Amino acid sequence: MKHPLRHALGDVQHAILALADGTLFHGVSIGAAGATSGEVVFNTAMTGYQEILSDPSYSRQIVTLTYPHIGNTGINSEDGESPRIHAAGLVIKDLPLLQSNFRATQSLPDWLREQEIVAIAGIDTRKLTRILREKGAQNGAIVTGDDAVKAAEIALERARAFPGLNGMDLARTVTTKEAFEWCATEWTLGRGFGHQHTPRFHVVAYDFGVKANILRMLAERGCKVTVLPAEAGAQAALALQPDGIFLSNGPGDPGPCTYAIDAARELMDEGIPTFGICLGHQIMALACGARTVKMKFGHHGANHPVQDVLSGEVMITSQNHGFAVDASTLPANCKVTHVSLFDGSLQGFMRLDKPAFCFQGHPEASPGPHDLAPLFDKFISLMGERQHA
Ligand SMILES: NC(=O)CC[C@H](N)C(=O)O
Repeated sequence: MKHPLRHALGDVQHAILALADGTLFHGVSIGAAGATSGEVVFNTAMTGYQEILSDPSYSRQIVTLTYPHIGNTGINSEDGESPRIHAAGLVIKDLPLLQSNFRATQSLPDWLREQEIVAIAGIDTRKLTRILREKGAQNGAIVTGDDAVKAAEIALERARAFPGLNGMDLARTVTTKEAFEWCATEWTLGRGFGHQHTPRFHVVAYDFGVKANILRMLAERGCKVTVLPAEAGAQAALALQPDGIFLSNGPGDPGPCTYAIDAARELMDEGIPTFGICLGHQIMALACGARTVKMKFGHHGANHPVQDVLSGEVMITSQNHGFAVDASTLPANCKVTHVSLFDGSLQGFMRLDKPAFCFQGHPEASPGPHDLAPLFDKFISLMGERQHA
């Protein structure tokens, strides 16, 4: 029997998603033909599939979106968080027949095929999510092909052969090869992106897989940003005499990123204002002497409540991480600033002896709420104080 979506989409291929535990899901291919493997994670954001797929932090992860209709607004030329898709694969419930958005230039399936990303639709993503939530994130594979028995065999084999993200250093695989300068500011309706012509601060950002909206939010607030390759080391930053250091988000396990951990330690010791987001937060914690752990299924979504423990305020945040800092290992010169109200895990801390702080979630949103945008203003204030000192 043909899968119901096959009638809607015309002549499309069968696809199978296999989890390492042996679970199989049959659906249809909506991307490139072929096979892909990675860690399967679920994201609960209701919007922002273009930003999610192009976020370099999803490298080697197959993303399933719990929101059931994905593709409705197509793909446009402005919402990419990087120039290409970084997720290893996409799993969705329903692909709409039509896309509708005034900015759309391409359909989701056309983008997936153009970028050679394997993707599957028409599966029970609710069931998949429950498995991942109960058993924890697990390795998986998507394989396309009309011989379902053969595809299932290959998918299972691939799922079980994926080594897992523990211990995987991926920041160096997605980082820029060359340093570059960034001045584009945030997007507004009618204008598009702006340009920072009169920067007050020079920020050096380490690119571990940086999302474009972070750079835009820094530029918007008066920064010229020099983006350095992940392995550039502290001296390369010091030579630029920056007002501030930014440690970016990025994929994989922070543990093996020793090049970044050493640089972060040295730059914080210099007393340069430092701000870390997500992988950058984890790297900052490791540089301070704390430890990180792999979470059961992580946080991936745009509706996670986080409490600012200093003010008591609760904010709704964007999240995307599978590792976390073990708060009990933070040394005495670090103070917890934010905790997750979902599971109590650490969401942010600051140095008491240096102008350095970091956040586990995504204050840049893209996608998600902007409740945490003031963290960028805090970074600007730290740089301003140092300039006036
Ligand atoms: N978005 C990120 O920077 C993710 C950080 C890290 N790769 C994790 O999964 O925890």
